[in-house]
Amino acid sequence: MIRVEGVGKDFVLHNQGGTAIPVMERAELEVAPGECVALTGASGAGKSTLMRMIYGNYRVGRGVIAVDGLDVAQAAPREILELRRWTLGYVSQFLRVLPRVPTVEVVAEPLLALGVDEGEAQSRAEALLTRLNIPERLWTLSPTTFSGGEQQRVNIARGFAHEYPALLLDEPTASLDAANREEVLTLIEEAKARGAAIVGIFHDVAARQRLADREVDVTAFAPA
Ligand SMILES: Nc1ncnc2c1ncn2[C@@H]1O[C@H](COP(=O)(O)OP(=O)(O)OP(=O)(O)O)[C@@H](O)[C@H]1O
Repeated sequence: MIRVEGVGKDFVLHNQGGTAIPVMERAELEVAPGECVALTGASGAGKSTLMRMIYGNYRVGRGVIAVDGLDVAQAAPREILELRRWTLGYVSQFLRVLPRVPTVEVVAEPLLALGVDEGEAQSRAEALLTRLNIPERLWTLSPTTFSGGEQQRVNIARGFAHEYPALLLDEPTASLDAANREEVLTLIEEAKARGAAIVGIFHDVAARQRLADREVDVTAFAPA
C-alpha cells in the first residue's frame, strides 16, 4: 500500500544563499495493508521529513514513493489532493483549523468532502467525539481554545472519521492521559484490523511495542 524506494532529499536554504543540505539518501520502506510500521531514530534523524514526503507536503528529491499505486514524487497536485481525500489520512501532532468552525464540523468535514450524507457524517463525528471523551457542550464550539490534549483528540477524531486505507500518525498519544491514550491505541488497532496500512512515529515506547509490526530506523538513511 505504501512503498518508498531509493528516496533522497536535500533541503535548500533559500535565505542562506541557496545552500543545499542533504538530509536523506536511499530511504526504503514498505507497508502492507493491515500492517503498522514505526519510524524510529534520534531527534533530527528525519522521521517527520519522510512522513511529510509520503503525504506530499515536502517535495521528494529522488526516488519513488508509491501510495496505492500513485507515485507521490511525480503526481500532480490534483492527484495528491484526491489521494488525501480517499486513501491517505494524516494525523499530525497539532490541530490546524479555520477559526470559528464548530468541533463537530471539523471532525465531519473529511466525510462531507467524500460526499457522505450530512446526517451520517454528523453521527460518525459525534460517536468519535464521545469515544474520545470530548464533552458534548464543546461540540458546537471551535476547538481553537481547547486544551492541548483536547485539540489532539479532536485531531484524532478527524483523522479517523473516514476509514482511510493508509494512515500516517505523528505522535498520536503525545499529550493524552491514560484513559484517552488507551482509547486512541484501540482506535489504531481497529484500523489495522480493518486493513489500514499505517506508518507511525511513537515516542511512547509501550505504544510502539504494542502497535508496530516492524520498526524502521531512519538513521540508516542518513546521507554519507
Ligand atoms: N523545512 C526544513 N528546512 C530545512 N531543514 C529542515 C526542514 N525540515 C526539517 N529539516 C531538517 O531535516 C532534519 C530532519 O528533521 P525531522 O524533523 O525530519 O527529524 P525527526 O526525526 O522527525 O525529529 P524529531 O524526533 O525531533 O521530530 C533535521 O536536521 C532538520 O533540521
